[in-house]
Amino acid sequence: MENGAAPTAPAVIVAIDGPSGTGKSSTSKAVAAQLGLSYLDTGAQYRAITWWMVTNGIDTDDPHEIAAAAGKPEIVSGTDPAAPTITVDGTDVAGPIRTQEVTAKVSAVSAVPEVRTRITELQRTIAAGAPLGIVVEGRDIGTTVLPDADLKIFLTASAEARAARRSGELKGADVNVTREALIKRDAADSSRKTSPLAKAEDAVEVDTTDLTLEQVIECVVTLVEEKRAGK
Ligand SMILES: Nc1ncnc2c1ncn2[C@@H]1O[C@H](COP(=O)(O)OP(=O)(O)O)[C@@H](O)[C@H]1O
Ligand SMILES: Nc1ccn([C@@H]2O[C@H](COP(=O)(O)OP(=O)(O)O)[C@@H](O)[C@H]2O)c(=O)n1
Repeated sequence: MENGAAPTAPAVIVAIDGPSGTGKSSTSKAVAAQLGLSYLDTGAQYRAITWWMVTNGIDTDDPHEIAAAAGKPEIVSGTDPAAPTITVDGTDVAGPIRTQEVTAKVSAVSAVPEVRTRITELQRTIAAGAPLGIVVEGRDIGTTVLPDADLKIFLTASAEARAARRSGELKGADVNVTREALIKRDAADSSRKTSPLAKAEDAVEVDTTDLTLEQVIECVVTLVEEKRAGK
């Protein structure tokens, strides 16, 4: 190095996909924080556009109406893993995007090709602009959004474990109702035509059913470090 500065590692792109409750958000945030990378929650972006549709009286059972409105909201994601943010037209929607109503409607909205094209473009721009690299979590990151990612992880867990984790978060929620809602959403996300929830051929699958969150984080950090070391 001419000026004696330490060489910087090239930006690393990590894609983490999987169904609901497998630990994508918790793992991705922690891995990004530990490795000094940016973090992007793509589910929050689909929830944000769904929130906008609901708030603006768009019929979420009508794909044509959704498609016609898909370009209207401006969605901005903050990518600091210690404090991720999401705004729509300047309004902080971190809370409202987690309501049961948005959760029930997000699969229908995110299945519309015009919605996916718009959000995918946004995701690629954010990933390309992350100075040291980024951990991006979702459903189609390894298959469609960032097919050239340096590392692809596909998280799984039993429906029982996932429902127990989710109902632990939603205070007072019946675990059986949560389990059924989760299975229904997975089925819709996996069966849609455009960019369904799927494991990329070259993704490493990690079953988190019997692992603690700390074990999953350690596993992914090790895989990133091995990639960086060229192993
Ligand atoms: N391996 C694990 N063991 C136990 N609980 C976990 C594990 N991974 C995540 N959790 C918990 O499960 C819940 C859902 O995790 P989250 O990261 O939001 O999943 P996803 O983003 O895949 O929907 C959170 O409360 C989280 O703390
Ligand atoms: N890359 C992505 C991420 C999320 N989504 C959609 O957005 C929804 C919400 O994603 P999420 O990650 O917030 O869901 P949770 O697993 O956190 O409940 C999913 O059920 C999908 O319908 C998608 O289609 N593609």
